[in-house]
Amino acid sequence: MTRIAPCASLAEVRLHIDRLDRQLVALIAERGAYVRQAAGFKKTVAEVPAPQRVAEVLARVQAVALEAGAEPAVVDATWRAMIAAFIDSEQRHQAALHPPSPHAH
Ligand SMILES: O=C(O)C(=O)C[C@]1(C(=O)O)C=C[C@@H](O)C=C1
Repeated sequence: MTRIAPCASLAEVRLHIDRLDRQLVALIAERGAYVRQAAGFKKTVAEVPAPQRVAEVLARVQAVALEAGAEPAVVDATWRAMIAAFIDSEQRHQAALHPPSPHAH
């Protein structure tokens, strides 16, 4: 685990939190770019949610949380919320890439 700096004030704690949030947002941007590529491999909006894959990701991040000393409940809640938002974003992206045909009735 990363060595944690003991802080002398709440302001110092918050500087570390702000620094880590910048890194986390950069990682979310990178993850999002790959999620958008996933949309290109799916033919319909209905194909976007992949519950089996979501279950695998949630199980894997629980194992990583244990290794890293992260609180499992925090990691689980964060990943569930993040993947729900990515599914929403991927569905919008998929619909823009492959608009349903006007003749498909
Ligand atoms: O793995 C995929 O198929 C993805 O589109 C990525 C991702 C994810 O954010 O991890 C998003 C949507 C699916 O429900 C499964 C997983």
